[in-house]
Amino acid sequence: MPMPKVLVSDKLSETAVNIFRERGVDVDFEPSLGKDKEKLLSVIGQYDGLAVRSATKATAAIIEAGKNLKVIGRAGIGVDNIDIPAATAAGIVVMNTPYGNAITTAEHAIAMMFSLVRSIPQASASTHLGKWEKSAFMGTEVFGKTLGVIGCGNIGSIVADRAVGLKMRVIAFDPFLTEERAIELGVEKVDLDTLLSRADIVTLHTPLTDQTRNILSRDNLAKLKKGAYVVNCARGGLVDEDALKDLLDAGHLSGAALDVFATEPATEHPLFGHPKVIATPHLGASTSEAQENVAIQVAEQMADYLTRGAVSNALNSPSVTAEEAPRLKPYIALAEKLGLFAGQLTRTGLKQIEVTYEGEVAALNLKPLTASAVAGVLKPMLSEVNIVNAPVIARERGVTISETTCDDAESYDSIIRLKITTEQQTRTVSGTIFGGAPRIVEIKGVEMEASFAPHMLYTTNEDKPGFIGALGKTLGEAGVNIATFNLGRAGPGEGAIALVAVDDPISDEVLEKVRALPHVTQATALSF
Ligand SMILES: NC(=O)c1ccc[n+]([C@@H]2O[C@H](COP(=O)([O-])OP(=O)(O)OC[C@H]3O[C@@H](n4cnc5c(N)ncnc54)[C@H](O)[C@@H]3O)[C@@H](O)[C@H]2O)c1
Ligand SMILES: O=C(O)[C@H](O)COP(=O)(O)O
Repeated sequence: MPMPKVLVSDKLSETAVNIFRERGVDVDFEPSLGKDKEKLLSVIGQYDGLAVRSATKATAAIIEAGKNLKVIGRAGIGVDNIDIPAATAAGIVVMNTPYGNAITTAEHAIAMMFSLVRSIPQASASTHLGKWEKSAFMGTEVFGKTLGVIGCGNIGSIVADRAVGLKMRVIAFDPFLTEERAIELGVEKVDLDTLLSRADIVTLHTPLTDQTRNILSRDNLAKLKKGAYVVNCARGGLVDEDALKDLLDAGHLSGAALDVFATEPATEHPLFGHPKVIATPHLGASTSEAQENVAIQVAEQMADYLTRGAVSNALNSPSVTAEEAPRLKPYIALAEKLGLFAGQLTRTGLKQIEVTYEGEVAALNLKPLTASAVAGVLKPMLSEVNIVNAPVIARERGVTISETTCDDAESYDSIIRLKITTEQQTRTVSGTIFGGAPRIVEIKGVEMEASFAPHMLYTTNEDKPGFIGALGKTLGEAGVNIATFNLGRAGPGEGAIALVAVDDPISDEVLEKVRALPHVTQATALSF
């Protein structure tokens, strides 16, 4: 297998380069390439992986040009610079490093809060000018004040913890914060309006989503207490910047500290130069400790995925550890082949995919196996389906997916059973791993033993004498070489099936001849 190759297109710590190389991944370190859209578009096709921070915009166009891309790694948290639906559709795993810069960013938010309430940047600039304006910078104590935390996840909860240490009252709005966690953090869980009416200082720590965009809208900013402060070290689109300016100018708000802006890089902004605003250029994660953490983590994760199939911290794919990956590999192949078998026979609207895991396989990480089975089922019907996007596509199309386990697999160590329900029928197919390779053990309730081959003919017929000879003769006369011939039947004289591995694809003409044979009820050419 050729060595996978990664492009680092943002300013990551160079430690990442060593880690990629140590783990068997070739790497091009081009920390300013991310800002050059055209150049990135022209080179991205050469790479299996792209490692970014926030400067590179991994747009749908970049993803489309990245024909070999398998993974995009974000050395940091926010992935709003990556088109995840486009990556998912292309089967590209998107991973981030959720904790590596959380402490650093929380510390920045606390630093911004102090800078704001004590006018430290303004006082520093004035002092440097030799003004000694001691009375111009009267500050506010944070002790006993109420900090309103919007979004109490990794960073928000560290900010809350530090603020509790500063003897502030902390209230938090986060629909996903449990009462138990709030108690553990020493914060009071409140709704948004309560937070806005009670907070002396508001600090934002949510991702930018359709729900959080403009969460500090003009109306909500106006609901803040007179004299309140706003700190934003999360994402620019969370605050209505025009409304913020108006409320600062009107004297309703005392100040704002902004590390992030709706448009970045922000080189011009209506709030720049405002006496009540302090600003930093998206520095939240910029400490050597955090940058070392995220660079190491992203390089390890991406290398492990490219060389061992391990998936961690992915936003669009189930996790697989490096230890699990080799154990899962044959079952992922089996699940996909069972799916392909069922998918190639599906003629009417798909309603349900049920996967049952019996025996040893039931103890494995099943999410990637089910995703693989679903991808197999959908592949014959849709062109752009893969293990990453298959569950999403199935859900979008209203197909129900279920997963069942059973400790016992009867005469096998492990069996995966796939049941497909369409508008008109239900079909089952089961398989196992034998000698490391996938094998079919049941079709439509009929036991059989067959390996998968690239080209196969599947027939169902009435169990009557002469059928096998007639089929062999038809294929022989058409010059089709039979590799293996597997038969099964429900019982004497009942429905029978044949699964024939052949050396070349079966043509439509041959298929018609097979369908015309006596007792044949169905014939399909399959490929795996
Ligand atoms: N300034 C920087 O350099 C910098 C550095 C790191 C992270 N960030 C940003 O900080 C933010 C928080 O990161 P994190 O690691 O804490 O993320 P996280 O996912 O751990 O936490 C986000 C929290 O927001 C909550 N949330 C989601 N929707 C919400 C809503 N509608 N209302 C209220 N709460 C909601 C979630 O429940 C979650 O608890 C992200 O936007 C991230 O991109 C910025
Ligand atoms: O989401 C993040 O991790 C931060 O916004 C940091 O962004 P940066 O890596 O571009 O500094």
